[in-house]
Amino acid sequence: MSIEIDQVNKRFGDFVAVDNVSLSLNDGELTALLGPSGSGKTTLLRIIAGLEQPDSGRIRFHGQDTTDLHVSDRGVGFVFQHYALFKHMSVYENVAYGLTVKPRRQRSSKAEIRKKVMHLLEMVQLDWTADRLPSQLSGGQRQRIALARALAVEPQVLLLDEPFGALDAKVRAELRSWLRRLHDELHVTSVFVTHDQEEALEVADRVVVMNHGAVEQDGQPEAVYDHPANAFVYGFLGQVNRFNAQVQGGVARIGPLQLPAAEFAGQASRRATAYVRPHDIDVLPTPQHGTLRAQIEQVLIVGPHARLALRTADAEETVKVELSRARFRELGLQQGADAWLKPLYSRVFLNDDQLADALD
Ligand SMILES: Nc1ncnc2c1ncn2[C@@H]1O[C@H](COP(=O)(O)OP(=O)(O)OP(=O)(O)O)[C@@H](O)[C@H]1O
Repeated sequence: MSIEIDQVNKRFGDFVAVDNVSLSLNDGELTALLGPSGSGKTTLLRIIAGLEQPDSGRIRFHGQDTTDLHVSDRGVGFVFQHYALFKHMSVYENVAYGLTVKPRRQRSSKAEIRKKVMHLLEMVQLDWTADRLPSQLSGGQRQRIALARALAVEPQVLLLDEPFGALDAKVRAELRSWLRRLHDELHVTSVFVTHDQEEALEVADRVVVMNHGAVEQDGQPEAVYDHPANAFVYGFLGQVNRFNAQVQGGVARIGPLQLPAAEFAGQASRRATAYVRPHDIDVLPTPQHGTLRAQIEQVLIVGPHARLALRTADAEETVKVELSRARFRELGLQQGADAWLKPLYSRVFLNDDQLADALD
C-alpha cells in the first residue's frame, strides 16, 4: 500500500505544525519520520492515520483519497510509545481483541482466531506468554505484544509513534533489529516516528528529516547521512564539529587548514562553516603541513573507541575526535599534549544559510 501525502498543512491556532508537506511513501517500505521535538512528526503521523484532519492537502492510500475517511475505515494499525495493552486481559486476549470485536459476519471462527493469534505470538517470539497478564511482562515484551495486536487485523499500513521511546537503551537496540527483521518478513508499509537518529538510520528503508513542520530531506539512510542537504540535517544526524572558515576559489580556509569546497569555486570570498564528523578527523602526534594544532584536553576510552576532546588556539568550542582504540594506542597520544588535526572529510555551508541558525 503506497501512501501519498500531497501538500498537507496543519495549524494549531497561529502555530504551523505541518508546513506544506508532500511525500510519496512506497509500498512495503519502512519509513522513519525523524526530527527534533515539536517538528511535526506526530501530527503528520496522526494525519496519515485519520486521527487528525489536515487544514488543506490530501492523503491517498494506493491512489485512493482517504482524507475524509474515518480512522476505522483506513486499515491502519498503531503502536504508541506507552503500551496501551488492556491490563485485565491476558496477552492472548489482547492480541485476539481486534479479531473478536469484528461484526459477526466478518468474524473468523474461534479456532481460526486461535491459530492466527498463536502464529503472531510466535512471530514476536512470545508465544510462551499467552496466558500472562501484561503486568507480568517487561516493557520490551509489552511493546512486542502491542505490535502483534496491531498486526492481528492485517492492517494495510502500520504506524508506530516512538514505539521504543519509553525503554532503556539496551532493550531499544534489541527491539530495533527485531523490528527490522519482522518488517523484512511482512513488508507491511510502515511509518515510524522517532527523534533518535541512530534508530532511524538503523531501522528504516527511508528517512524523512523534519524541522519546523517541513521536510528538510528525504532519502535512503546512507544517502541522508553521507550527503546531508543542509547544515540542519548535518547537525541533526550525528555529532559534528563546526569550524569558522573563509571560502575562496573553491577552498575553505581554517587557519593553516585548507578544505575542499569546489561547489563554491565561482563565488567571491565568503564566510562559511565547515562541518566535520568526529570520526572523519585524524590526529597526528607531530606537525605536518596543512594540519591544525590543538591540545588534547580529554581522553575517554569507550569500548573499542577513543574519544578525544581537543582545543585549538582560536576555537570557541572543543573539537571532538573519535579514533579506534588501536589507532589511539599506536599514536601514543597523552592528555595535555599537543596534537595536529587532519580532517579527512568535510562539508562546507555558507554562513548565510539560515538553517545553520536552527541548530543554535
Ligand atoms: N492538539 C494540539 N493543539 C495545539 N498544539 C498542538 C497540538 N498537537 C500538537 N501541537 C503542537 O504542534 C507542534 C508539533 O507537535 P508534534 O507532536 O507533531 O511534534 P513532534 O515532532 O512529534 O514532537 P515530539 O517528538 O516532541 O512528540 C508542537 O509544538 C505541539 O505543541
